[in-house]
Amino acid sequence: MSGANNDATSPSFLSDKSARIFVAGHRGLVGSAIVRKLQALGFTNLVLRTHVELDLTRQADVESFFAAEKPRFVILAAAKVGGIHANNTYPADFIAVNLQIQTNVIHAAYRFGVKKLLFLGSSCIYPKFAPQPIPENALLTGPLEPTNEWYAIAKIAGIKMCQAYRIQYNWDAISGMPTNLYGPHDNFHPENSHVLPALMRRFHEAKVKGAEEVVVWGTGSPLREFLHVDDLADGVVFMMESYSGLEHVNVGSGKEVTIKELAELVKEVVGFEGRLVWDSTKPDGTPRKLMDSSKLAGLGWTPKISLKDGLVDTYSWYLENVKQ
Ligand SMILES: NC(=O)C1=CN([C@@H]2O[C@H](COP(=O)(O)OP(=O)(O)OC[C@H]3O[C@@H](n4cnc5c(N)ncnc54)[C@H](OP(=O)(O)O)[C@@H]3O)[C@@H](O)[C@H]2O)C=CC1
Ligand SMILES: C[C@H]1O[C@H](OP(=O)(O)OP(=O)(O)OC[C@H]2O[C@@H](n3cnc4c(=O)[nH]c(N)nc43)[C@H](O)[C@@H]2O)[C@@H](O)[C@@H](O)C1=O
Repeated sequence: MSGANNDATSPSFLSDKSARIFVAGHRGLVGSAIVRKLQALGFTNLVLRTHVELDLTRQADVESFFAAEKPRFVILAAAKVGGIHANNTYPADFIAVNLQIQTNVIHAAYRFGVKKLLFLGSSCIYPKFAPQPIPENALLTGPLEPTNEWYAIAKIAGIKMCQAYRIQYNWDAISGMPTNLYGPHDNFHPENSHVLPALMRRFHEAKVKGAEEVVVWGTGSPLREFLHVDDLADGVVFMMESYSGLEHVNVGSGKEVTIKELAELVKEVVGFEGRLVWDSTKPDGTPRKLMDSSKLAGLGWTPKISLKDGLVDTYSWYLENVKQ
């Protein structure tokens, strides 16, 4: 099995703009932001495949792709992703698809000589009642949040696989743990999306229809940290250039809001003037998951986009690309 060459003298991520970079999941919220960022930096050799062109759950197809394309770098932003309702409703999909995708891509990347791979997990990997803000070493110290434990287990397995390939093969695989993300090309599905895009769509449709009220799920009391996806893309490039450690790295904004505060903010940005009605039959999920991102800050990276500015940016994108 031909492993990756891991000599320290080979060029860094940013030094060769003609390097072949496979961005898996390039049409998604995160993948599309990473492609925008890499193109803005002048990278000219991105290797991209749609889900239809390459189903990453099919190992033989993934290995043939890597054998033929031999990318130098891989950023793994393909996954089965969804909000609290989707996670709670389709546990088999969330554990099986994500385990298949990440196992196939990480192994094939190693086998076919990729120099460095970045795997994306999520803040949901941490225990439901982890200390706040959550440090990286809180991983596996307590029970997970039941509504997304299947997805969390898959993501934890991805982190462990990257660590195992570094230990056994001295291969440069790293893991980033983003907090809740939002921005252009988000999933605005009425039921399966995350809270921010779900509320943006619901408030927009209510405003257009002249509805008097909008239903928001849960009690509104949970706290969530949000990061604009363009900040995440910047952080991913920073990690590809500057981080090659065994431990995963939190990538957050360090700022949290209650779901009620978020709903009020989205309502204001969209310009809906009706009432909020709370549906407490829907799950709240984890009460709080503010991450401690001081490790990444200590390496020299911090986010730039405020939630308010990010919401305005996302709503203009929504109006140009999604609204019915
Ligand atoms: N969104 C968020 O709030 C957060 C996301 N993350 C992580 O970031 C990464 C990207 O998430 P996000 O961009 O939000 O998700 P999206 O759903 O927006 O994008 C996922 C992408 O993966 C592709 N994909 C899914 N299954 C397959 C498959 N079997 N083969 C090939 N491609 C596939 C999708 O293609 P298609 O749509 O055509 O199926 C889509 O382009 C994930 O690892 C996620 O866990 C982490 C924290 C928060
Ligand atoms: C990124 C992260 O995302 C997920 O975890 P989550 O943060 O709980 O996800 P969420 O964005 O769907 O919900 C956050 C909160 O928002 C409230 N809420 C109100 N109204 C709506 C609403 O209309 N839709 C949704 N989805 N939530 C709503 C809802 O009741 C809950 O209290 C997992 O994928 C997890 O695995 C993960 O990684």
